[in-house]
Amino acid sequence: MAEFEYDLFVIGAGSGGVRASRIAASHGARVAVAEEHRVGGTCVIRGCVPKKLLVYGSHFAEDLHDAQRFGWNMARATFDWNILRDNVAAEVNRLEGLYGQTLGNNKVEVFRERAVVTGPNSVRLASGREISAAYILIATGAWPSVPEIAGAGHGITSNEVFSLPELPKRAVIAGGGYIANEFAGIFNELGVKVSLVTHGDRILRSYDDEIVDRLVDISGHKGIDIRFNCSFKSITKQDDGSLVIETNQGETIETDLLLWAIGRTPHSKGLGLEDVGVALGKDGSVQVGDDNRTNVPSIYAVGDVTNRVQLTPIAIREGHAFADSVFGNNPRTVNYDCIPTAVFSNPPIASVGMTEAEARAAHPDVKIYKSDFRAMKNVLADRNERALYKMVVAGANERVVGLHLIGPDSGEILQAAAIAVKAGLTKQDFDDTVALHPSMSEELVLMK
Ligand SMILES: Cc1cc2nc3c(=O)[nH]c(=O)nc-3n(C[C@H](O)[C@H](O)[C@H](O)COP(=O)(O)OP(=O)(O)OC[C@H]3O[C@@H](n4cnc5c(N)ncnc54)[C@H](O)[C@@H]3O)c2cc1C
Ligand SMILES: NC(=O)c1ccc[n+]([C@@H]2O[C@H](COP(=O)([O-])OP(=O)(O)OC[C@H]3O[C@@H](n4cnc5c(N)ncnc54)[C@H](O)[C@@H]3O)[C@@H](O)[C@H]2O)c1
Repeated sequence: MAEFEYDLFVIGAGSGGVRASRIAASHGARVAVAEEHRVGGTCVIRGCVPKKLLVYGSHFAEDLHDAQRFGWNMARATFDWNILRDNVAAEVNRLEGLYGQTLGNNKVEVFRERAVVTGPNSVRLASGREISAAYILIATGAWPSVPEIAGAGHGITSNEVFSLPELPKRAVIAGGGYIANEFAGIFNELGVKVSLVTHGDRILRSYDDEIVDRLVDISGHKGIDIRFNCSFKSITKQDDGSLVIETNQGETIETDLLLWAIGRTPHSKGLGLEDVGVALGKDGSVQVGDDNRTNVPSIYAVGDVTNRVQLTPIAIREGHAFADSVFGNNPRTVNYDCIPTAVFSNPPIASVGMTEAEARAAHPDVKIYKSDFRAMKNVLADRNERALYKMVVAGANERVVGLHLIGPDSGEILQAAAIAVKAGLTKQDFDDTVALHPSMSEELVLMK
């Protein structure tokens, strides 16, 4: 590989690119990575991490309220968005520094500029420098979609939402997926009047219907206005800066902020991939095999840009598998079965395996076990909000093929239970495990 300046050139220092760079370098490869925005990528800079911190920050609204039932008598609590926003931004800066350090410690050269592909073994940096590499890894992630309707540019996306100069009084969130539900919860807790507007008749389509129904119900009680089968015709900005949205239902919605959360498109445009013959899907996704290789043998791709599963742990695993396969003499692929996921809505949803509908379509004998309960903390707080745990089992031995939770801390609870589902354990195995009392997770071994 000495004929090339690097053994590997990675485009994009996000979840997938950083992991691939670090592991390839640890296998002895000479690695460089280009990043046009900030090292760490979407998850660290404007995704999972700042989002989760805002979820924590906003939830204090309910916690402080409920605390009174536990004997805490506080002076009127006040909230300052600038403090939360700036502290979150400082934490993101700290993490960005750590990611840069990790790359440096592993002798990965970082070019803080845009790169495009110019050949099967060459890339060009924004500064004009041409670099050759034996292998190129595309790890450029995805980009928030914005529809092509009049005035769409008056809305913002998740790219901008973490640095709002001030909190709006009213917000309309377009979409019914992860980002829409997470920000509906965050904004609502922070006192913003939220409308979640979705063009379909359901939200969170990949999740179990009953669990989603519970979220819709609780969100409604918390004051989030969810509008189904509603799409936008136009958006106009008024003199006072507020927006008027005209919908297909013939009504108008006035708001101070519009957040587009309608999906993320693979970030492959203008990368030069078509020119070197890399096959792209209709959605712009880089087409790869199980080995993450494109149809051009020296070019690979991992993470959101391939639009397989847009989650950080998956991008990381794909990047790791790529580096081990190509540079570590250890060819391996990622197993996509039983990926645990969570929506950090309020309350959160967490899920692994098949929904009830998926299981019924795949297996002749499916049985459902449930626990519909009020968390002990919510009972004393006089908060009328019920959790729902649902176990989907299949076959004579009642193998657990799906587990679906909505309730406080459900993401924390599901991760451990996902090991059991992935391992193929049965309802009896759950029943044989002694409950840890008192806890919410004990419901997992007490389901009827
Ligand atoms: C608001 C939000 C919340 C999320 N929350 C979660 C969550 O809770 N859990 C979860 O698992 N996932 C979450 N995700 C998804 C997660 O962030 C992504 O799946 C993950 O970051 C994908 O990693 P990646 O390496 O494919 O791409 P990214 O992390 O997006 O990295 C791609 C990098 O490439 C850079 N780049 C692009 N083009 C070029 C170029 N030509 N030259 C140089 N650099 C370039 C970009 O600037 C970016 O830094 C969230 C996403 C968003 C938007
Ligand atoms: N907690 C997490 O793990 C997490 C959090 C945020 C994002 N993510 C990842 O990022 C991806 C992108 O998130 P997202 O929320 O933007 O997308 P999403 O795919 O989760 O949801 C998009 C939603 O927008 C709706 N929609 C599509 N076009 C529309 C339109 N023109 N008008 C109104 N609604 C429309 C869809 O029906 C869907 O409900 C997710 O799919 C997920 O993989 C994960």
